[in-house]
Amino acid sequence: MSELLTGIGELLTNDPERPKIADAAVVVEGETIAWVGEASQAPAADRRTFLQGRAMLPGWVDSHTHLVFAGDRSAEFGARMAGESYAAGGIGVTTGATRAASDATLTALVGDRVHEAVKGGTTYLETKTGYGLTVEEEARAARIAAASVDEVSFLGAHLVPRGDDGEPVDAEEYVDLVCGPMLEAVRPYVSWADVFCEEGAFTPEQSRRVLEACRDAGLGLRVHGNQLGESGGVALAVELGAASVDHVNFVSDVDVDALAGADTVATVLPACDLSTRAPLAPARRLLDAGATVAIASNCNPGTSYTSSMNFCVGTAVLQMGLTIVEAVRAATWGGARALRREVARDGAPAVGSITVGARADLHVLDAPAAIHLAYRPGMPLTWGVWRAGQQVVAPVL
Ligand SMILES: N=CN[C@@H](CCC(=O)O)C(=O)O
Ligand SMILES: [Zn+2]
Repeated sequence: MSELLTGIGELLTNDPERPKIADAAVVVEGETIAWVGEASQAPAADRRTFLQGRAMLPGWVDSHTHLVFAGDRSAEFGARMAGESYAAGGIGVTTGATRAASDATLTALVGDRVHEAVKGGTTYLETKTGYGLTVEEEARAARIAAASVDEVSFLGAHLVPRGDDGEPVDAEEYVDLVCGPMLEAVRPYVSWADVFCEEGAFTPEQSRRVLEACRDAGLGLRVHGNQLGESGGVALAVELGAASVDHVNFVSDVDVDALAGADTVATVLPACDLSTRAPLAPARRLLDAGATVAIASNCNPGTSYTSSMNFCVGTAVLQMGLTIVEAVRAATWGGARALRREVARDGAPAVGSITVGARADLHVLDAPAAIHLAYRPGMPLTWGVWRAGQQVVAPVL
């Protein structure tokens, strides 16, 4: 069964040969894209959908979220808006609430969050463990995540947890646990390892231990780095060949040069920067230096309680100095690159671009051009979403 989507006012493809096409059409055959070009040249198909001049982009690839959690931290957010600063310790509050939730509750919460993301145009999604922090709880989070999202990262090294006496347990002993029994317990469910390399969380040496053990177990690497200061996370990520280093708010010229010369993607998290009143990550500087930049939502209860990639992309244009084409590319192809999914892998088609052979993940806006994401911030512009060739969001008429 093939479907011709035509009447596309503006098509953003991420194809370097043809990044933008006016008056375009796309043919979907099964779960992949079979043809892309000008509407006047389009071949016939079994079905024809006329999009009345609306813009089409690849579905968002959200490469950084923390969806497996229970509880509420709005009071902490309110205190921050009144002048408090963000600290890693808040993770412990969510850990308590998450441990207390049943499997059914957590599964339903994750399902609702995935549904919300898809309604906002997200078609490929990563999420992390990291609010369990015991062998059993991390394994449970990984199992629940694996049933609901495309890629799961093991973030046992999110925070050194507190013991029964209310004090943080010994950090080195906790790292031993993460590298040993915890890694073994989550291994069936995860393909990535992540670590929070930051003051108040894990030192570069502890982070290195975790990342090396996970790499030896066959996991790809990602790092939360340079969020609260120059933590050494960027240098470590580049040295170990991590696929992505995320946050990157506080980077030196040396960090920027290292990212420019590396395969490690710099993932910026604009909604998190606003919610923590942090200096915005220097996405413009990173792009100008030649680094690959991704944009992700970092949806989590502490620093960024939104999965709206429309909002993140609009903010990247309004506040970070990216053009709309750069921002859309970072939130689609960039996210895919951060997950090493911008090319076909293990027989599965590439994601993050509208090119022949890629997975048919399509996001249609109720607007004639993608720039409306920044021009009309906060408006519900997602009109239709196709995931692997199936329409999963349709307009309410
Ligand atoms: N920075 C570390 N982890 C999350 C926040 C987690 C939390 O505060 O609950 C982040 O990516 O921002
Ligand atoms: Zn995060």
